[in-house]
Amino acid sequence: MGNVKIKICGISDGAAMDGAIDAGADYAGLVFYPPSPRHIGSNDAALLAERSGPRIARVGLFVDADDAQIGDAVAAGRLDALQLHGSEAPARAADLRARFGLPVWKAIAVSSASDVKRAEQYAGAADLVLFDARTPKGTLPGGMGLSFDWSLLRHYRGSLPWGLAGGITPANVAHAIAQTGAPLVDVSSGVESAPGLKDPARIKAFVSAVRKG
Ligand SMILES: O=C(O)c1ccccc1NCC(=O)[C@H](O)[C@H](O)COP(=O)(O)O
Repeated sequence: MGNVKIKICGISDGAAMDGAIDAGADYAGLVFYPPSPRHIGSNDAALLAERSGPRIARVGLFVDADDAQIGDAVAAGRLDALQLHGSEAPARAADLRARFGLPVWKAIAVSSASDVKRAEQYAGAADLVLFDARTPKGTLPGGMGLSFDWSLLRHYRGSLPWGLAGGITPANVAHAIAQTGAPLVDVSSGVESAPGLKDPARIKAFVSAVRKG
């Protein structure tokens, strides 16, 4: 599983950023969504960009954000990609891709086979779809440590590059990849010691579990 890409989402401090880079993760997710315990503002985004430089790609995460909010984050965090984790339609994904000239990842909330099919609507509009667990109404739309039935992706043959998120941990990631064939995995709560607090040892264990397969 050495070629599976890894994103550590919700990095909000220097120790977590260093942990992701040292472990060999491919992407660092920066959350720009105030209700999240992982939310960062422009100052912290700039510090994290300065600290990480070109050693890891920074993916900015937004939930139905407006252009001004996204523009501030892109500039401060020197973002390499945008992850849309709200109810953004394909036209909005395409518009943001054109406006900022960055790859767009669209999260798809999954609880049934029809949700998986919905990803195709983003062909031509997004660059990657990220299948994540559908969370209960009134809670965060991601980062809840909840998983979905991975067998829904067993025969997945979409036209877009894709990734798997939701309730993945160092202990179950090898099984998740074996069951779905995911070319990219994304983790947040599974490498934390408390909500919003990344644990470098758990990040290392997660990356090792993926690389060893
Ligand atoms: O992480 C958050 O706090 C968050 C808040 C709002 C929308 C999305 C959020 N995270 C998205 C991610 O990419 C997470 O890595 C993904 O949902 C998996 O989270 P977890 O189940 O905790 O590993």
